[in-house]
Formats: sequence, C-alpha cells, structure tokens
Amino acid sequence: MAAATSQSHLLRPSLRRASLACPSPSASPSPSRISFVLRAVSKPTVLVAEKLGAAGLELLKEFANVDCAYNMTPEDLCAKIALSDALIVRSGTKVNRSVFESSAGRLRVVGRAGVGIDNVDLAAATEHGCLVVNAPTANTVAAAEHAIALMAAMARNVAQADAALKAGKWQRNKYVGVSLVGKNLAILGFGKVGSEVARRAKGLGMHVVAHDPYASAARAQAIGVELVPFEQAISTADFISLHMPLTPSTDKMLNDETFAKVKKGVRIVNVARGGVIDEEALVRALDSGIVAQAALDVFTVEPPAADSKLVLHENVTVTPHLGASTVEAQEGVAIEIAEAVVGALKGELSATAVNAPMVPAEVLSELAPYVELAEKLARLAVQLVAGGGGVKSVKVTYASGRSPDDLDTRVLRAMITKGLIEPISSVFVNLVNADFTAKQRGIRITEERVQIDGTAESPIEYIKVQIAQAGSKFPSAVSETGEITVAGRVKDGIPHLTEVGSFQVDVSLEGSIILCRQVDQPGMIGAVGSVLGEQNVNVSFMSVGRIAPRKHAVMAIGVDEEPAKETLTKIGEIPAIEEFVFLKL
Ligand SMILES: NC(=O)C1=CN([C@@H]2O[C@H](COP(=O)(O)OP(=O)(O)OC[C@H]3O[C@@H](n4cnc5c(N)ncnc54)[C@H](O)[C@@H]3O)[C@@H](O)[C@H]2O)C=CC1
Ligand SMILES: O=C(O)C(=O)COP(=O)(O)O
Repeated sequence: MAAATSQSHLLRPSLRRASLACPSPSASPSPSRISFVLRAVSKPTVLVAEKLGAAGLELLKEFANVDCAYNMTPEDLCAKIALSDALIVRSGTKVNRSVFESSAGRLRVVGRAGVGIDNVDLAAATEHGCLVVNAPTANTVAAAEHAIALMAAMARNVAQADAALKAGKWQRNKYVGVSLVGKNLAILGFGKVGSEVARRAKGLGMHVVAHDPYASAARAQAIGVELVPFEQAISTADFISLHMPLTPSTDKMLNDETFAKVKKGVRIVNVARGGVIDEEALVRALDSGIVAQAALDVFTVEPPAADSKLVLHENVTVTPHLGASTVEAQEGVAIEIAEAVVGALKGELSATAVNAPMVPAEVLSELAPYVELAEKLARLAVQLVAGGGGVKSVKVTYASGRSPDDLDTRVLRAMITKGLIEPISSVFVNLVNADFTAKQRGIRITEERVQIDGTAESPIEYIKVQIAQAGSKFPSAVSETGEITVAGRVKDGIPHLTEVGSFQVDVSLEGSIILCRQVDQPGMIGAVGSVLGEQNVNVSFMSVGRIAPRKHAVMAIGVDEEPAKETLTKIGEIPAIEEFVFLKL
C-alpha cells in the first residue's frame, strides 16, 4: 500500500490579506467583490500625501482613518506606509519600489488623484499585488483650458509684458505678438485633454490636426480634426501642443532630430509631462530661433533648478504644474479618487484600475461560483503533486455550452494561479499580481475553451485542471494521458469535484477531502467511515468512482474537520486501501 506522506506542509492557511475571492461557500463573495476580498480590519488607514479637496477627504473619513501628511520626505513616506492600507498622491510624490517594500504587504491600493501615473512604479505595485487607481476624467477640462491659456499668453507675451510693466517698463513695441486665428495647431496625443484642446482651438479659428497612433479616426472626425503622421504634424505646425503620457516610447519625443524637422518659428505648449521634451535640445532650438517660443507647465525635474536655462529663457513662459489646479478640478479629482480608493478597500473592482483587468460587473456576477471552483480545483491539483516535484505546466479546460468567444476567463485564470501558488508558498495572489507571480515562478498556464452540449444559462459546464510533467503522491490522480487531473462543476451554486484522474466522483468542495484508491468491495465506505467516526470527524459527503464492479475504485470523502495523523494512518491500514491522500481546501 502506498500511503501518501503527511500533508502538513500544505496545510498552512493561505494568506487572506488581499485575495481574489472568498473561498468559503458559507461566506460567498458578492459578485462585485471578487477581485479584492480583503482581510477583516477594523478600519483601514488611508495616508494622504498631497493636498486633496475637502469633499474627497470627507468621503474617505466616512470609511477610513485618514492621515493627511503633506510635505513628507521619502523617508517619512516609507516609515508611514507600513501603517497604511491605502495611499493617495498627486504628481509630487514618487511612489517607487522602496515604498512598496517598506509597506511589508499592508498597502493594498495607491490612488493617484489625477491622470498621469508616471510617478508610481507600476511594476513594483503589481509585483506586490497592490492596486493602482487614478482619477482620469475630473481634471481634463482644467488641463485643456490651461493649454489654451498658455498658448494665448505665449502668443501675446502676457507674462513677459506683465513682468516688464511691474518693473516700470512700458514696452509696447517689444511685445508685439502673433495671432492664433488661421494658424496650424498640431496636437500630439489626441486623448481626453488633446480632444478638449482641439475643440477649443477650433473655436479660436485655428486649423487643427492631431497625431496619435492609437486614437480612433471616428472620434477625430466627430471633432473635425484630421489624424496625420508625426512628421507631417510637426513639419506643418505653427503651434504644437503636447498631450501624450510619459512612457518609454514618448520619453524625449521632441529632441534635436525632431526640432530639425519643424517649421522654423514654431511655438510649443507642454501641459503633459516635462520628460516628453529633451529640455536641453529645446534650449538649443530656442537659442537658434527654430522654436520661437515655448509655454511649459511641466518639467523633467519638478521643481526645476533655480538656474534652469529653460525656465529663465526670455522666450519661455512657465507655470509650476498648474494644469489641474482649478477649484473645480481639485474637488472633482478628490471625489473621484476617494470613491475609487474606498471601493477598492471594500473589495470592489475599480473602473479606473491601472494595473488590473477591468471585468464588467455582470460578467463577475455570473462567474462568481466558478471563481471558487477554479481556485479549489487548483488547490487540490497542486497538493496532489509528489513532494519536491514542482509545477511547471498547467492546462485549464473550460467546457461551455456557449461559444468559446463569450467566455472571459481572466478572473478564473487568476484564481487558478492563486490556488496553485498559495498552498505552497507565503506569497498571496490576487487579480493584480496573478500573471506576474505565475511567470516569476516559471508556471506556464495554458487555457482551452471547448464547446459542448450544455445549458445556455450556465456559462461553464465544467473546469478541468491538469498539471503536466509532475509525479503524483496519489498516482490514481494521473489520467491516461499522464497529467495530474482534477475536474469539477458547479451544482446548485456549490462547487463539486467530479473527476480525479480517470475516475468519476462527486463530492462538494467544502471542508477537506480524503481520496482513497481501493479494491471495489462491500464494506469499504463503512470501514473508512467508522475510523473517521471514532475520531469524531464528521463526514459530509462520500462518493465512489470505479472503473468496473469489483475492480479499482476511487473514493472521495468530504470531511468537516481535519483528521488527526493517527486517524489517517488507520485509514491507510485498512487492507483494501491501496493509496490515499488528505487534501485541504
Ligand atoms: N499639467 C497637468 O496638470 C496635467 C497633465 N496631464 C497630462 O496630460 C496627459 C494626457 O492626459 P489625458 O488626455 O487625460 O490622457 P489620455 O490617456 O486620455 O490621452 C493620452 C493620449 O496620448 C496618446 N499617445 C500615447 N502615446 C503616444 C505617442 N507616442 N504619440 C502620440 N500620442 C500618443 C494616447 O493614445 C492617448 O490617446 C497625461 O500625461 C497627463 O499626465 C493631465 C492632466 C493635468
Ligand atoms: O493629472 C495629472 O496628470 C497632472 O499632471 C495633475 O497633477 P497634480 O495632481 O496637479 O499634481
């Protein structure tokens, strides 16, 4: 008889700090809470690192302890973050890897009260399973209005003339400007802000084109803007306004090479990010007259150095990153981010998640019981792997009566990853870090969707999890094709195990499970049942799957309590039992 070795190393309760789903059927997650069911804490703490509008603070205070600590040094932030469940920042705080490391796993959400998330290390956030949300819409108009304000102020030398007059100089001839009407404006980055700038510039009588490799032509058409290639945009423009995010591909997008291609005397507005312009190249272009003027709200380093040649240049108009700084926009972003952070802390999926898939609420609601099934099947499968074998290749099959294209499996795949990894490590897995964690551990998960006869009501008929290239401590779990195989389905809202290796069983996935392989003969159920009964272990379910009468059979026994080691040994000693394994769900 080949009794399975003790499973105690697998029985460590998984960390529930920020999981994807509540695995206990008795506490089934409400559908909207699938992504981040969080550990029960009395009241979470939200650290607000930069000034946030009052209405947003009020909203936060209804749900959390709010710690407003403006002007923190990076060291202060790292110290405070260990006591915080959420962090809210604007563009002035660098949320880098050391912040996530210092949080020691407590930080669950970073809220960016604005659009640009280039000050947040998204890779580090994802690796630490920390959700990042932003407030992408409330400051759009403010930023667009500021671009228009800067463009008009630059064209008419408002800032320079103002400074001169205040210094006692009445210089009407020096500050002759240029008109906006009839001029060509090239908008680079035709997203939310770029589109609003386009609308306003058209109202001022400008000819507007835009360059954006990802923008929809239909939207551009609706606004009456032609989408053109980059070189065409910059070589024909009298004014260029920048509205793309700072990413590796937009970093220093305007540089010596591009300035060599612009129309001489072009005027540049930047309300996006300083880093999209090579600032030294811009100074050279201004000095040579290739660029007549620039109006800048943003800088590569903020605040820029006091002796910055760019800031002090007489043809440059500057503001200290004021694009989003209107009363209205700040109230708007404060409410938008407070709602997003509270939602995330409550375990809801966020519509403004930056580093997690957005799964529509109706999809989540339908998938809720399958989310639990997926995690439990993976949890069982990994416990069946022979000690030290490791898991490298996992195949998941979703069988559905519906067209395979109708099934969004991202949440299910994340739960499979969670079920595979959490029983054998101290890592916690959620929708944010599932793919990263699987990759980091070298686990390749392939998915297959098969269409079978089934009811249209249920999205999935069964889920099968197969671990390839791994020996099993319960060899009967290995199918004829050589993989450790478990499959299950949802019955009356409860996940059931229906297949182990080549054997059909039917046991609800609650509590824990003992799998035994035995010679099919009368009295087996009673024999195992009475050993468990002696130990006061309650049996919730028993199911026997056999190849043929009186040949080999697999018995799946659901138990409410974890049997003592001696009880398991006694089961192993029942003569007809050939192998058995205890699996914790
Ligand atoms: N100065 C300030 O206070 C403010 C600055 N911003 C900045 O403005 C920028 C745009 O914001 P939104 O319009 O809300 O973002 P958005 O995401 O709606 O639009 C950005 C657009 O840039 C496009 N884009 C990406 N790569 C590009 C490339 N290589 N060339 C051309 N276009 C490219 C995208 O396709 C997208 O359409 C962000 O960087 C944001 O941080 C936003 C608000 C206030
Ligand atoms: O929303 C953005 O991207 C901005 O640049 C606004 O930044 P702020 O929140 O004013 O520091």
